[in-house]
Parts: sequence; C-alpha cells; structure tokens
Amino acid sequence: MVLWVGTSWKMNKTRAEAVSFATRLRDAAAAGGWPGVQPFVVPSATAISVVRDALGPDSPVVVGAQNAHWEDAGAWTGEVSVPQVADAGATLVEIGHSERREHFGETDRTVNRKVRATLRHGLTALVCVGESAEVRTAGGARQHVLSQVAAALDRVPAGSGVLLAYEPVWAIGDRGREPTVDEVAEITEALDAEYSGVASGLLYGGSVTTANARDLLHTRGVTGLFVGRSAWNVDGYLHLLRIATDVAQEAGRVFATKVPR
Ligand SMILES: O=C(CO)COP(=O)(O)O
Repeated sequence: MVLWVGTSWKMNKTRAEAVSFATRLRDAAAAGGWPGVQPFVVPSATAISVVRDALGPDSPVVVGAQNAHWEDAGAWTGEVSVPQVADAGATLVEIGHSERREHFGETDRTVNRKVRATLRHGLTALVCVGESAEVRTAGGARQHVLSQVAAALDRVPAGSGVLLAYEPVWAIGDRGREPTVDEVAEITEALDAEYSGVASGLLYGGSVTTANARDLLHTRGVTGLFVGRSAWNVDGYLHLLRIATDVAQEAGRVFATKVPR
C-alpha cells in the first residue's frame, strides 16, 4: 500500500513550463524521493512526452494523461487514444473528471468504455467521481457516488489497476469550498467498504492544500490525494509530497519504500 499523491495540470503549462516542473521533480527524486508515496503528474497531452523525458528513465514519478478515447484509432477528430498516450509516455489515464462530465459530455457509459480501454492496454485507470452541491444538499451524495463507481467498473475485474478519486464537484476549483473531514469520510468510508478489493487506491481531490493535506490523508478510506491548484507550482507539489511522506512513515501505516513505476 502506498499513498498516491498527484496533480493534474488541467489546461495549463507550455512544454517549457512542464519541463521545468519535471526537472525539479527529477532532482528531488534523486535527492531521496518520497518513501511510501507514489507521485504522479498529469500534464496536457502536448507535454506528456517532454515530461516523461525530463523525468528520466528511472524516475519513480508516474506520468498520466487527462483523457483518452475508448477506441484505439480512427476518425475521432480532436481525440487521443490510449495507445497514443502510452506511446507518448503515459502509464496512467485520468477518466471522468467532473469538468469532462460537465463540459464534454462524459457519461457513466463513456467512462466505463474508457476504463476498459485503458486496462486493456495495461495502463492504470484513475476514475474520478463526485456529487454536485445539489445532490449533496438533497442527501443523495453517497448513493450518487456509489452508482457512478458501479457504472465505471462494470465488467472490470478485481485487481485490474484501477484507482478511484472522490472529487465532490462543489469542492473543485476556484469556486470550490474546502470540505470537512466528515464530509469526505462519509463517502470514502462507503467506497472503501464496497471497493477496497477492486481499487488499488482511493484518492481525495478538491481544494486540497498544504494546510488540509495531513488531515485528509488521515481520513478513513483515503489513501492518496489528487491536487489541482495547490500543486501547479512545483514548490507546492513538493511540499504536499513531503507531508504525504511523513504520513506514510507514521506508526500504524506500513508502506513499501520503493514502488515500481
Ligand atoms: O480537480 C481537481 C483535481 O482533479 C482538484 O482541483 P483543485 O485542487 O484546484 O480544487
């Protein structure tokens, strides 16, 4: 068991900015790294290959893609496929982020197709789920998230290399509200009870900061963090990785000291 701590850069960073971030990460990894923590970065598709190269061949840092189509190739203008992002150096694909569900028509069905395509090619699928403010206010958060995960994992066997990220829509981004630990635990506990045998990690995402990361990592069911704004600056990300390393080494948690890419 490791703590997965990563960042999606969303639609940010030129290749030069991405390389400069990755170079600092490479140097920090060489200086001792983060025992018990699995770092990952999810650049725009344009920067996947330069980030992979800048990290170097033996880097412990996983590189991901923010999206990939369910078909391997074909007439799908504007899309990228799993084999294409793998060719660029990604070993993980983020699927079903709420911004993609809201703005780009992602549904539980397309999420499931993308998960299965990702696993078919041997990449890790990072499946994002989470309820809107309206659903939470109406008392349906737990049921909503459980049904999103059930749909995403339809016909996905246990131990396939799936990570889940619980990202409540109301907590994400500039207009997001920081959650309480109890709000997160209500969902992560339920996901842990239902899916700990299927998913190899359960991350929390949405308004994570260096101030709340420790508490979130101690929240029941949570085994990682998926971070936007607080990790877009490499110093912020390195700070979060140090916090996670401390949590990983605290008594009561047993983590591997070196994990494969
Ligand atoms: O969407 C997120 C990660 O996927 C979280 O974004 P923020 O950390 O900026 O709220």
